[in-house]
Amino acid sequence: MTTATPAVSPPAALQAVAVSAGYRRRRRHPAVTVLRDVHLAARPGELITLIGPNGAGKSTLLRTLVGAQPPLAGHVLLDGRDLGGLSPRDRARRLAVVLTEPVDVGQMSVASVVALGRLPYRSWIGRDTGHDRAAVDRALVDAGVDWLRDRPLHDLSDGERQRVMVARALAQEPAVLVLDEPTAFLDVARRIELAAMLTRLTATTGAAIVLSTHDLGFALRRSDQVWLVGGDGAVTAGAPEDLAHSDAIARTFAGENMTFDDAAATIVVADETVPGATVRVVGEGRTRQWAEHAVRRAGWTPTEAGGGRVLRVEPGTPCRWRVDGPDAHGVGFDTLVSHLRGQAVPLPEDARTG
Ligand SMILES: Nc1ncnc2c1ncn2[C@@H]1O[C@H](COP(=O)(O)OP(=O)(O)OP(=O)(O)O)[C@@H](O)[C@H]1O
Repeated sequence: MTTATPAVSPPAALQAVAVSAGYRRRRRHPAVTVLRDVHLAARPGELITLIGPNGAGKSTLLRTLVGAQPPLAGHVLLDGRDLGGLSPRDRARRLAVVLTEPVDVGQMSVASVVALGRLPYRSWIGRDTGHDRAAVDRALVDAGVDWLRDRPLHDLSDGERQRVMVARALAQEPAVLVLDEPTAFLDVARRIELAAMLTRLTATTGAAIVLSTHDLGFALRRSDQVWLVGGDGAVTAGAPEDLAHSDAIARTFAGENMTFDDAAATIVVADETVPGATVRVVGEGRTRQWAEHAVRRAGWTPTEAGGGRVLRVEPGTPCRWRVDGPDAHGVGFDTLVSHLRGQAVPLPEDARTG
């Protein structure tokens, strides 16, 4: 038997040590402790996603990790130093934050907004140096917005603006980049692009990137670590596969009538199935996959077992299908679903194909 040798981990760039997070007592309001005894470590080059149901405490944790609110107990360490003891300037040289709220920068150009990321390095009368200009140029390229550099920020789409705010954060040359729900408001393609960009950045900049998201698929496919905020005050950290395999994610998210679909790496609504309505699907590749999808939508269960009904599907758009005994056939998954639901007699093929 071979045993894996544990890799030596680099020191954490950002660390939570026995942190309790929440809201301090205000007049006549009791203190609210949202998270207790949280231990986390973000290492250089890691992409970490923070996931959890609404109200579980993701924003509370993010705000505590970036020093926007002090921990109720414990310590947040940035490069091993207590965050609370760092000056705002020292903090901004190591830690950059991208929030979802739109920023009002008037008519400023993209390049000028990104150059704001250099402020922690300048004296108040200081001019920008060659290094400042190089850092801004690199950030524009790394975030994929160099081509937008002369455009006013307020002219851009949400997705473009989001990338510019990432570029501004990168211009800070941070060891840790924290993003609050960067995929909110982005369409599927822009979300995938942003995910790819952030993954690339962990390699090119060596920064630890921590982001909160409601996009479970993104978290499970892209993260080196997931920080799962469970809603019970605990935060569980682990590789996405470990958290999925141990059912921690299913326990946290799956509600009534929902299950965690391992293959799709997401929560799905469990189909209401008709007891005993099973069918063996015979076909190839995508045609078979979508036929099984249609079968489930109709309330039937695809099965590998022989001896029962058999659904044969042939590739083509729309696809031809045939169900053995009692014999029925048709073209297109709509007629298949109608047939299986027993709500309509499938149309003869000739009538549909003309
Ligand atoms: N300023 C506050 N004072 C007291 N309690 C608060 C305050 N802000 C948030 N909370 C409470 O803390 C808990 C966690 O809220 P938080 O916003 O961190 O959750 P979240 O996981 O980010 O939620 P969502 O996914 O909906 O954004 C909630 O019960 C919320 O009501």
